[in-house]
Amino acid sequence: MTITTGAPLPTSAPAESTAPRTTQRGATPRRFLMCRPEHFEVTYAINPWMDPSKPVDTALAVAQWELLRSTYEVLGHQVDLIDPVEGLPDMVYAANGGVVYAGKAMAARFTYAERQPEGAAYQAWFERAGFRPTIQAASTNEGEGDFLVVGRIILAGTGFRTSVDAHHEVREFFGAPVISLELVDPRYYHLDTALAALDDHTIAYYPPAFSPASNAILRQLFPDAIIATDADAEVLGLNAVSDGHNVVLTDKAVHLHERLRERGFNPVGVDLSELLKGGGSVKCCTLEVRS
Ligand SMILES: CN(C)C(=N)NCCC[C@H](N)C(=O)O
Repeated sequence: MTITTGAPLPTSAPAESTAPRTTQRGATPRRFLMCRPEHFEVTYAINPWMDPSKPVDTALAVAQWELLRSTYEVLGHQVDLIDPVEGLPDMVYAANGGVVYAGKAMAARFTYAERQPEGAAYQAWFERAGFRPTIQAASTNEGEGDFLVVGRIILAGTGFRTSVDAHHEVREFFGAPVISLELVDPRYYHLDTALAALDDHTIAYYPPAFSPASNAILRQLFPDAIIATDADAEVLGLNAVSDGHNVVLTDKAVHLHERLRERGFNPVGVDLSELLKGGGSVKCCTLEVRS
């Protein structure tokens, strides 16, 4: 199923795909935090996707984002909103705001000065929402951009943004096993640009984005993983949000849609072309709040 701006919104959860299935999978309701891109623009470049000389259509970004938000609601998920702050155009990428797991919250500490004030804004939201304890990370930590929960473990990216010290801090704070993975391609600067958590046991990933040692870990932990193609990765197809059955991702990642269907998932395509200009897609706009 593909949902595009201007298309009528579905009034019920998207229909099951008719493609062959290996397993019937179960969706579980989720709670997400999102930030409307009212102040979205590209005025600086802190990743290779950003080009301040290219125009951005903020109204279109808002319309595409609204469709993503309603897609989640139609799928039965709760969406909470954090107020956007003028002058913080990347705040729309809510996944970077922190990690919320087992009722505790760790707000981000951003690498670049342009995004650093976002940490306090997300911390204040976590506190108001009642997560206890809520702290701000002591080490450079870009939230769910680099920390992805897969079942009982947390996969953690490093190499461009989040530090290895932050991996230790997350392990201690949440008391969960953390597996460090090294990213090596600047286009895939956050873990969630190169790897998607699909359910408690299944991931999809793009091997060239990882160091040889990290590839060996991924092969060992997830021998049945879906492997993304260059074309899937280049449209940020792995920047996806799954509820265990429905996988919301860019409509441009056609090969990945096929692989997901074959494995019993229901790919739900959306168009976030304006937000891609900042270097993010579906997952970047979505922080999962785990109580
Ligand atoms: C999964 N997430 C959140 C991301 N991959 N984040 C997109 C961040 C984009 C921003 N311009 C930056 O470069 O920080």
